[in-house]
Amino acid sequence: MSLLQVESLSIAFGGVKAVDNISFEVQEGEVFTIVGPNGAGKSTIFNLISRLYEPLSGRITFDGTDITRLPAHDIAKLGIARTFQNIELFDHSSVLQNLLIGRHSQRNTTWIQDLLFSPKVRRSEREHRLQVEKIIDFLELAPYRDLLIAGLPYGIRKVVEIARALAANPKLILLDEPASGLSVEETSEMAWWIEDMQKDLGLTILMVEHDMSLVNRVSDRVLAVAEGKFLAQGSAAEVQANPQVIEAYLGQESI
Ligand SMILES: Nc1ncnc2c1ncn2[C@@H]1O[C@H](COP(=O)(O)OP(=O)(O)OP(=O)(O)O)[C@@H](O)[C@H]1O
Repeated sequence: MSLLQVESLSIAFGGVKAVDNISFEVQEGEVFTIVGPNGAGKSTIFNLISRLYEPLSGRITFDGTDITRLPAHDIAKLGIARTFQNIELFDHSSVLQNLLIGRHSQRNTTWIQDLLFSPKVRRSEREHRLQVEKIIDFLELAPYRDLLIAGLPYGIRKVVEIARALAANPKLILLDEPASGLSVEETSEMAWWIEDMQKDLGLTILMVEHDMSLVNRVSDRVLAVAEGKFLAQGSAAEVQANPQVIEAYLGQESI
């Protein structure tokens, strides 16, 4: 069953079509990866799905709901969470605090209940803590839970960003270049986390990635785009063998 449907999506910046009539579907439980040369429109597709950008035309449907015009905060409530290419965490807060902030979309108490610290608030605080501790265990972040983000190695911060996204209890997680800036060993560990999220948590994963070792290892299906347009779709091997994909990458780093 398809969890996310993107139909004929387009957006332009100053006359340049960054995303031009792109359609694809992400099936429940799969790892679906978007690849393409620099400036192909990959992050823009993510920004359209997470409603940071307004599409020129097209439709996005998530879990049966048309989300094309929904505000960004409703997207999180519906079950879509994301990470960013340039990690977006609160540097001067601890790992634990960042994850608790990440649970914000799950809050169901009113400000007056919060102010009075009512039994409902106490119960929900306990529940938030419990869920966050589970995520810390799942991603093996216990040694870092009380440390400030600013002092953590880059590779750990990338994992914390995933943990923050998981704290929102998503059905679909969007990973924007999870391997960027990571060493070969850290990239291999990232592949483990992605596989665990898919298999142990049953999550559906939509990923943008340049590192083909990671793409080949974890992707069920791959979509290639260039200059905002559809190039090819299929298994990682099929897409990499596609002549149009090879041509689009000529002059850039090899695919
Ligand atoms: N907010 C914006 N304003 C103007 N142009 C933008 C904006 N966001 C993206 N673009 C342009 O849209 C095009 C697609 O950019 P995008 O960042 O989506 O590409 P990408 O495939 O993610 O590239 P990379 O792999 O380098 O991250 C580029 O030409 C970019 O300059």
